[in-house]
Amino acid sequence: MLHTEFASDNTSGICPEALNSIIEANSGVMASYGNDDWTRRACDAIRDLFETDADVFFVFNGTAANSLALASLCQSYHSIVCHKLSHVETDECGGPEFFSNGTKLLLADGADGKLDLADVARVVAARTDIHYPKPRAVTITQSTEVGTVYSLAEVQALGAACRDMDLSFHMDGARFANAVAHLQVSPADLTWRAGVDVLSFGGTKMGMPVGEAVVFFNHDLAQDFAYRCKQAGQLASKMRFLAAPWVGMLQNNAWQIRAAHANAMASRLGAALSAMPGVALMFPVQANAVFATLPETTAATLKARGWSFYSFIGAGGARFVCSWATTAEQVDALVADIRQALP
Ligand SMILES: Cc1ncc(COP(=O)(O)O)c(C=O)c1O
Ligand SMILES: C[C@H](O)[C@H](N)C(=O)O
Repeated sequence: MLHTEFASDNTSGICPEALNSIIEANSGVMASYGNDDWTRRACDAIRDLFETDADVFFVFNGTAANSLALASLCQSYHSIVCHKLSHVETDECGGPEFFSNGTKLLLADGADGKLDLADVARVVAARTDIHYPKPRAVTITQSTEVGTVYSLAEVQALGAACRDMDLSFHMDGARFANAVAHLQVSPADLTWRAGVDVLSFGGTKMGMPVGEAVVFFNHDLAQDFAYRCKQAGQLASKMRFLAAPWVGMLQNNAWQIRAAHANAMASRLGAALSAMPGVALMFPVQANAVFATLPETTAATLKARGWSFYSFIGAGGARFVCSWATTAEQVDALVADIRQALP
């Protein structure tokens, strides 16, 4: 059956390395609520990956990871600066505001879905009076909602600015694996060494069935986070099955092999689309997503033929997302159908 699914990396199955670990963890009885050996191993694997003694917590999805991480940075009278296209603003149904008891998201801009340093400073300085929620944190998405990647220097500059403005720095890393695969830099350099205080480390999109890790590089901010997870219904009783895939994905560098493949499929698709008349790439293809403007009739024809892709993300256009499971043949079949559907 033709694979027509390019809506999201969330539609892929479980990659073998994650599944094999779950099967291996499924033996006998084990302590619950994270007191098992698999959770310990997964936390240690993440600490080894980031080369630092981070506090690690596992939650069920990215909205919880982002909302609870941001809530741990702010009081209800604070505000958080984010990009106007950020997931926390557009696709978390008010989760960050809810779980922080009212922290306000302040929208800033920047090209290619990336926060512009000057615009962050503008937003932070715009209001300093008592009547306005005090800026307390900045959040960026790496890789971004539009398939771009902050360079190491850009993250470092934002980290330095946060330090200078006494702001905490959060990274929505739902697709952090894809950003590392693109940049080929160390996870430590791209996070805590650049000033990131807490990372929502995406597992679901990299090939796990479910699960994200919240990685605190700033121990003070992790205080009582376990209670925040429990109260939000994010403490898994059978934690070993949330943790085991991390062991499988982080060993033998599977997380990067799989992410690099997804990125390569997106690059393959982007290269083909950029050569098509009437089709234009909206953003550089740097991770595993391609955003393109298509002739209206083309998009409708593709949907009618069963192709699945979103048109509501970011700045519009058609979003095609490749995952660890996407094959070159599937990309080429999509390209052929797009070409055939052009006016
Ligand atoms: C940039 C980004 N952040 C976070 C998430 C997490 O969302 P969810 O709650 O659907 O796992 C997603 C989508 O899955 C996303 O695309
Ligand atoms: C948009 C949706 O929430 C999901 N984060 C995705 O990228 O497919």
